[in-house]
Amino acid sequence: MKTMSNLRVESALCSSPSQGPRTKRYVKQIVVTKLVIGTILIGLLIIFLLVGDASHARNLRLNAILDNTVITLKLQEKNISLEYEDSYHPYDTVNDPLPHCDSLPLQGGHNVWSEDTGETIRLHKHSPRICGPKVLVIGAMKCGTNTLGHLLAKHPRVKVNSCSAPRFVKKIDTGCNDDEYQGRGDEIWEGHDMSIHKNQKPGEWLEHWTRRLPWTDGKHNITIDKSPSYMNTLEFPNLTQDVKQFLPNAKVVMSVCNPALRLYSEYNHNMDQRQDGFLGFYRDKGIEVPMDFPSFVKLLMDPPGDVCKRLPNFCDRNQIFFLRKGEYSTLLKQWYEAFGAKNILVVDMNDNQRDIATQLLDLVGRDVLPPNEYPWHELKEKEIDFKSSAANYTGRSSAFDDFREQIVKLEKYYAPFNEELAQLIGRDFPLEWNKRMGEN
Ligand SMILES: Nc1ncnc2c1ncn2[C@@H]1O[C@H](COP(=O)(O)OS(=O)(=O)O)[C@@H](OP(=O)(O)O)[C@H]1O
Repeated sequence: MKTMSNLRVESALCSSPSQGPRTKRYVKQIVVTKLVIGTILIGLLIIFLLVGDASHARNLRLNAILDNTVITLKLQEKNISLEYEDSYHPYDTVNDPLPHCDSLPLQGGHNVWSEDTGETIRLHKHSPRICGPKVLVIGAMKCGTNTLGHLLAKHPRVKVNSCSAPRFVKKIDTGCNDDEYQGRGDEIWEGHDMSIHKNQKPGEWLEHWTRRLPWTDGKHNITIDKSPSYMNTLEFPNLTQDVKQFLPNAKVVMSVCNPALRLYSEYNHNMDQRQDGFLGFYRDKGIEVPMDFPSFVKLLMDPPGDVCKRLPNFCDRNQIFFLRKGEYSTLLKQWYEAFGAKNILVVDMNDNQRDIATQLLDLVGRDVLPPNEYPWHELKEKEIDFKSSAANYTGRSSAFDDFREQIVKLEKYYAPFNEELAQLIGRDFPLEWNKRMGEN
């Protein structure tokens, strides 16, 4: 079924510049300009023939470049011809539309900002496109995705999905958004473009997304995108199909961690960083807000009977938003179906950093990210940085001691999904998260 947003996207992808009154005016303007240039060239030739020796002018060739068009006046023996070639551009986006990446349409403008040169590049007006991200770090939220993204972004050929230039430089539009979606240079920017923004702003998300991407070509450098919401295929059921449509050759990476402790970390993150929105989700429905972790777990796993009867959607959504984010095997199935195992990497953040970085380079390809350019000396042997910046939260390592009943209950809930995950990825480390169950 075609949704409204699909239709918009298709029309953006297929729109042709050869339609509409604006295009007619444009064609007229080009024809007139070409005639003027042609006349000037012929005039120059006549002057040349008059003042020069015609016998030297048997194979004359004069070039002029106007508005991405090469105009050539040729004199071969006695034949004079005027040729127009419409494809002049340093990045030939008409004949060679960024062949090394999954390119995306740039609506509403023709400029992109190059971080490399610090200049605005003007793209061919008929087909402005930009390379989409090659690697998606899709989650899992609170499982070290920032560390994972930075390990990848350390490679000098990797650029993050944010444009650091201001919107205008010397009055020239750089193409960078400078609104709420603007990124911050090298900082990893959580775009959530194909999940949250596509759902909330179906008419704008694509332009906002593409206008924030840096200029890469997929051969000499690549773009990456870290958006932990991409892993939640229960909340965004069409997401993997969308990603497949826009970025069919993407590589997909995620870090996973003990899902019971992940939930504990997310609860503290929400209470610390977005308490109003988080508690508002409950308050708006007349439900007592979960001011501590035990009441949060109770609302997720054992809500008062009348709540689910009265608000069945709420109970489903509450679980999808929080509890079921730890059912990694359920969430990943769609990604495996869409992209296949060879394009997916599930990382254990307890692995040695060098091993993680090696796996990342292998996944993307050593031709694109040469290992000899990676700053290996900057890596720590192991980085488990569970320190949190939250005010009233000392980190997840105390969760089992402080909230044993809830953590045990959660670990039991997640155990079958952990087993399924271990099978799916062919590694044993998810089974470690089930070990404590035997002790209780
Ligand atoms: N290497 C490594 N291995 C495992 N865990 C790590 C690692 N580095 C950071 N962390 C912990 O991950 C938590 C932050 O996760 P994210 O970066 O994914 O956060 S976020 O989803 O972008 O908000 C955050 O957890 P909390 O301490 O519970 O907040 C970090 O301590």
